[in-house]
This record gives sequence, structure tokens and C-alpha cells, in this order.
Amino acid sequence: MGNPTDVAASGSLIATISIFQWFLLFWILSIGIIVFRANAKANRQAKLGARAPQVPSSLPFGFSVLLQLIRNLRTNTVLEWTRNTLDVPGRTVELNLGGTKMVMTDNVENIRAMMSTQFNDFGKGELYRKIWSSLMRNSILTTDGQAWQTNRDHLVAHVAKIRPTDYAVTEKHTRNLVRVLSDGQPHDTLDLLNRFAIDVVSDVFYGTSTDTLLSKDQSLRDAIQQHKNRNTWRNLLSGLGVMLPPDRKASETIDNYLDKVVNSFSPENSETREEQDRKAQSLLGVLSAQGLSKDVMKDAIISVAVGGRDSVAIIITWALYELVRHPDIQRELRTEISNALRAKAPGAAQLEGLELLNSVVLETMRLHTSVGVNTRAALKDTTLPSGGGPAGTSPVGIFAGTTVIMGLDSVHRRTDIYGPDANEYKPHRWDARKPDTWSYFPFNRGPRSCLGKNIATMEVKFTLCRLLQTFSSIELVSKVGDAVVPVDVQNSPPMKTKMALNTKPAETVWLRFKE
Ligand code: HEM
Repeated sequence: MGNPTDVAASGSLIATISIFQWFLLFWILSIGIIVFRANAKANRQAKLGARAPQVPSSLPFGFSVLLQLIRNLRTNTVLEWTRNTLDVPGRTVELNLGGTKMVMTDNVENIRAMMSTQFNDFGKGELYRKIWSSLMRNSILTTDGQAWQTNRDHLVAHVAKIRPTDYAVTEKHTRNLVRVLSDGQPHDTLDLLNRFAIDVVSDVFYGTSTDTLLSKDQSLRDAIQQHKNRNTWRNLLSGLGVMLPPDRKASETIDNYLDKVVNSFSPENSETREEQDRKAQSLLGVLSAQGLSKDVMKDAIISVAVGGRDSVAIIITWALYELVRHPDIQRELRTEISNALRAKAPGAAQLEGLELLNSVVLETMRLHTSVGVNTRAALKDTTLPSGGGPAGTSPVGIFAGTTVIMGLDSVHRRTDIYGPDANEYKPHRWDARKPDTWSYFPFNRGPRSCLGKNIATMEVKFTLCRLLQTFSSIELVSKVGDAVVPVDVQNSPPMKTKMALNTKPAETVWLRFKE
């Protein structure tokens, strides 16, 4: 028998060797798994298609690209960054944003595939639903597949059309808007138009207006805004964002409002027969007549409130801003409206006949598309038609779950599509061209296009018409404290665009209206 110290020493030697061997085995296995998975991933990618050129990152896991994006968000230059990044032969790139792989494209073949020909391969995705359902519930705006189709079926017949009474309702709220603007003071135009837009959609679709334009109580509007602000950051933080709570107080305010609208909906308690009929024929009237649940009615209310508020307000604000910056176009438009209508409110036929007004709206939505950057998640492994490989001409393989960013503002400003003056505001470009389905997307295209397109276009044109008929001058001013200073619009740089859920003016648009 050996000495006990020798035995212990040989035991610990065995233990040392075996730990080392275990470590070696573990290391070899890990490397093997990594190589195997990389190989499987490369094979899966090769089967689906090529990779798009990658945006280089000087830091690991794409952290420098993520930092670049955050910097651009803070300086309101995301759209410029998107356009520059997509200026590659296949107009499609792969981004690694802090470890999350995404694809970004303004290649119209790819956009067409996502919006139309491969519609079922892409959707809003689970992450979007988890983050935004705190505001938009499980409505048309957050769902995919059968749930989305059912939501759309509930809304389509009512939301996609315009009723003759919609003009009278819009006129009623335009009068409220004019009343507020008539005090000769500068107004935060986007804020007022947000209130105007929610007043119109609530009146049209649930038969009772929120009446926020004339009310001091802005709690519903503020709650929607606070919720959107918080969720925009949660969305940006992706998987991490889901773990952060939404704005619960704002959720509660919104939910209380939805409950109140649904619970108090009773056309039979209207003051006049006309009012009773209008309520019965409203979206809520139609849904409740079908015996649909309160939840379905709440989903419907929130989708028209969220879908129909910001975009309308943003487009009217940008149109007014551009008309102030382009006095020649404003003058010409005033003459067109005055010749056609004098002081009368326009109806459908008159709005149709106002050609320059139509071009002003088309051009505003081209240069300031309200969803400048839209995203979709691949719902399964799929292939986009173009933009991959070194020449950017090969099909691009997309793994299930990948977020694909559509640079819609970027398409709208492509010089190869809109000419060398693509970045300039020129409504008369529409004299010689019609909006092309696959290079003009203010309302999206395909099965998931905007349901409110018709009423939105009417609202925008109607309001612009009434404001120009009522006020002989519109002035852009800046406000510092109580001091109001006219802005020299001809010699100041154009307003930047802020990216949130919608793309909107980066600074307050203070406009002063005079009769
Ligand atoms: C100028 C004003 C408007 C613009 C530019 C606009 C634009 C859009 C866009 C780009 C989408 C697609 C969003 C996406 O794919 O993520 C959309 C969807 C939608 N919009 Fe609008 N919209 C406007 C006004 C309205 C109005 C007034 C309503 C309601 C009355 C409305 C209701 C909807 C609904 C319900 C959807 C969801 C469609 C679906 O997912 O199937 N929109 N809109």
C-alpha cells in the first residue's frame, strides 16, 4: 500500500486530467454545435435565397448601427439615414441592430411582394401585437391571419365608404376649427387638427363626437398620445420592450372611454329622428344590430380612433405648411377654389373637380407620407424577389420572424422614379402623371390597405378648402415664450420629420390665420 499522501496526489491528478478532458470534450462539442448550426443556417439561407448586403458595424453585434439609429432618431434624421442606407444597387440591405437581424428595402418588387403577391408570408407579427395591443387591443391594427380578416370584415362595409351625411358632419367640425383659429393668435396646428380629426371620426363612426376641439378636457387625447409615446420606445427595444409595462394609467383612461361609448350607445334616446337614424346607421349601430360582443365594438372604436386621427391631422398640417412655403401654389389654389365654389361648402362632385387641390394632396402625401417607414414580420421562411447578392439582383432569403422594414418615404423620394426634383414639393408634377400603384403608397396597397382612404381624402380636401375659403392669410411663426416672430419661410431650411408610429413635423407648426 502506498503512502496516503501519494494516493491523494494520484487521485487529484486523475481528477485534474478528467476535468481537463471534460472541458476539452465540452469545448469540442460546443464548437461542433456552433459549426453544425452555422452550416444548417447557411444551407437554410441558400435554399431560400441570397443575403442582402450587410450594413457594416464597427462594434460587435451591430452596436454601432444601433447607436447610429438612436442618434438619427434623436436628431430627427431617420428618414435621411434610411434613404442613404438604401442607396445600394439592389435597394435592400441587412441590418444587425444590437444582435437582431433585420432587412430593410425600398425595392418596389419587394414591397409589392410584402403588400400583395406574398401577403400571407408577412404580418404585423407577435412582437407588434404584444406591444401595441395595450392601446389598439386585438383589433384590425394589431392582428394577423384569421383574426385580422374577421376584424376587417366587421369594419369594411362601413369604414370604406362615404355617406352623404359625412360631409355635413365634417362641415360641423370644420366650423369649430375655424372658430378656434379665428382669434388671430398662433396655434399649434397639428394639435388642433388632431382634436378636429378625432371629433370627426367619433361623430361619423359612433354617432357621438368626442368634441375635444371646444372642450377643456383633453384626457382621452392625451392618454392616446402618452400611450403612443411609451409604446414607440417599447417597440424600438424589441424583445426587451415587451418586458416593460405600457402606460397603465393611459390604458385605463382609454378603456373607461371605450366602455362609456359602448354602454351608453342607444340611438333610441336621440333627440331627433334624424339623429336616431344616423346613430343606427353608424358603425356602432351596424355592429350592435348584428349582436356582436362589447369587445368587438371596443376593437372597432379604437381602430377608427387610432387609424383616423393622427394621419389626417399630419397630412393637413404638412399641406398647410407647404402652402405657406409655396405662396405661388397657395395663390393658384385659392383662385381654383374661389372660381369653383365662392363661399359654398364643397360636395363630392366639386371636390373631385378641384384638380390643383387634388395634386396638392397627392404631393403632400408623397413628400410627407404619414407612415414613412412601415414594418412587417416574416410569418414563415420566405423569399423576397430581389436585392440579394453582391449585384443586388438575386432573390433574398428571409427567415421566419425576421423584421422587414419598408422604406416607403424613400420610394417616394427616389430620383429614378420621380425625377431629379424628387425631393422638392411640386404639386404640378401630378398634371402629367397618375399615382403608380407600386411607387406611391400613402395608404398602403393590397389586402391591408387603409380602410379609411376615402373618408380621409375627403376630410383632408374638405378642410383645406374651408380654411382657404375662410382665411385670406396663413402665416408661419415661431414662438419663444410670449414672443411671436414671423418665420422667413423662403430662407429657412425645411422642417425635419420626426419618427414615431407616424412620421410627423419634428417641431411645432405654429400657424396664424387671418380672415
Ligand atoms: C390621410 C389620412 C390617412 C392615411 C395617410 C392613412 C394611412 C394608412 C396606412 C399607411 C395604413 C396601413 C398601416 C400598416 O400597414 O401598418 C392604414 C391602415 C388603416 N387605416 Fe388609415 N390612413 C388615414 C386615415 C384613416 C382614417 C380616417 C381611418 C378611419 C376612419 C383609417 C383607418 C385605417 C384602418 C382601420 C387601417 C387598418 C387596415 C388593415 O390593417 O387592414 N385611416 N392607414
